[in-house]
Amino acid sequence: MRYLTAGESHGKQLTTIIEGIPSKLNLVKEDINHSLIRRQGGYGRGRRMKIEKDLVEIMSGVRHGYTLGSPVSLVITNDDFIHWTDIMGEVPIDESAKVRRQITKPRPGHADLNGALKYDHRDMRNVLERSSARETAARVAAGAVAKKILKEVGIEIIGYVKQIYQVQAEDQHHLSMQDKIKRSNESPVRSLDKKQEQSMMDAIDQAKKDGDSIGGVVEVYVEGVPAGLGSHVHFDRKLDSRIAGSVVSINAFKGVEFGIGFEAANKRGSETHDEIAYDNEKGYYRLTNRLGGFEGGMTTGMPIVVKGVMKPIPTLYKPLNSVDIDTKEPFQASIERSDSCAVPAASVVMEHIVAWELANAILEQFTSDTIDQLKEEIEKHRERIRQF
Ligand SMILES: Cc1cc2nc3c(=O)[nH]c(=O)nc-3n(C[C@H](O)[C@H](O)[C@H](O)COP(=O)(O)O)c2cc1C
Ligand SMILES: C=C(O[C@@H]1CC(C(=O)O)=C[C@@H](OP(=O)(O)O)[C@H]1O)C(=O)O
Repeated sequence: MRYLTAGESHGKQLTTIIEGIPSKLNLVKEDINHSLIRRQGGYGRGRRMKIEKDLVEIMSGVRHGYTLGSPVSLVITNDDFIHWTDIMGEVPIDESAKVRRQITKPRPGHADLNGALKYDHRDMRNVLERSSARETAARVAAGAVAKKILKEVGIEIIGYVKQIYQVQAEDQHHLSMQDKIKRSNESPVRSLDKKQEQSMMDAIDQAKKDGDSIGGVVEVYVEGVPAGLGSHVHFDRKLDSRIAGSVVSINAFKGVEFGIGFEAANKRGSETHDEIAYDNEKGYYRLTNRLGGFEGGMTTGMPIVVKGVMKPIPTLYKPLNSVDIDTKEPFQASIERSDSCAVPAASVVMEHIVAWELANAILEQFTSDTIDQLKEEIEKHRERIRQF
């Protein structure tokens, strides 16, 4: 399976084209809209999210509620575009108007300057419109389709917030999957730890009041994954590395951890590795899950636990020093609107990005022209490893 996205933040629409989905997967737009609505929410977002009402239109590849096996194309309209038709329209405008509207002041921490240098854009709007995390709506749409495939084969996935700025949530791995999903969806900051919810919101309020921004840590938890997805035989087939690359591709994500992650540096082998046990009913299993469900680039059959760290949003109300690319004079960047913290929203993005990588690995590994074929193959695989 593969997908492409297209679209600018204030352009007409976002487009996602997915190729390689098995036929006969039940898919209706409500499945995708549910994910899009979740991504839009979360405490700390700016005014833009009040303008947009992300709803998808399925443009091809689905008939009477089922996929055909042909490419599925999805469209999300940008409601804000009507306010930006002259700035973002495709028709040429006169040179003086163009120059007047040029953005020449790069924001530290955003793609503005590097993109301008690389693509030779004197108007940095040509960079920031595409580098905006608006694009993550298109990726969540693809991930929502991936989640449907995972569900068909008994895999459930949820993303939630582990930390906002210096406020850390306690581990809630003991909760059932259904409770994790429920709590994450009910919480304004998408945290499973109710005790820390208010402190997280306070941290966001304080950052906003100070004209500043904050980041945090997101965790994605996956249950029902069979052992043996991915491969040890070649570097680019290691599933943990594919997930890691994909997580860091999310705007503002700067690091990834599986299980205890960086904490392993402080531990001995005996405190790190997950001892192996066997049970007639469930087959091989681990006494702990410190490594977060991966060994040798393959799933162990234990839940996947992966974290991503998001840096603070780069656009600040409090000015940062930068240089105007026309005048070469220093200036202090200041803006009209931005999110102060997008970690809760990003937890939904990361969930869908991990879902995509897992579904993709499954479709690569098992015969899957139709969804029934895939289900049969996975069941055979589960049975084989149970009896191994
Ligand atoms: C859901 C989400 C919302 C974001 N909102 C903003 C925002 O309002 N303002 C901003 O400057 N950056 C925002 N970002 C982060 C920037 O898009 C990101 O920092 C930028 O593209 C540069 O890429 P890099 O940080 O990965 O290097 C957001 C990121 C995510 C995931
Ligand atoms: C539009 C979304 O997020 C945007 C991501 C973003 C950025 O620079 O990444 C900047 C802001 O956009 P604007 O230019 O309208 O102020 C956010 O609102 C979205 O998530 O749908």
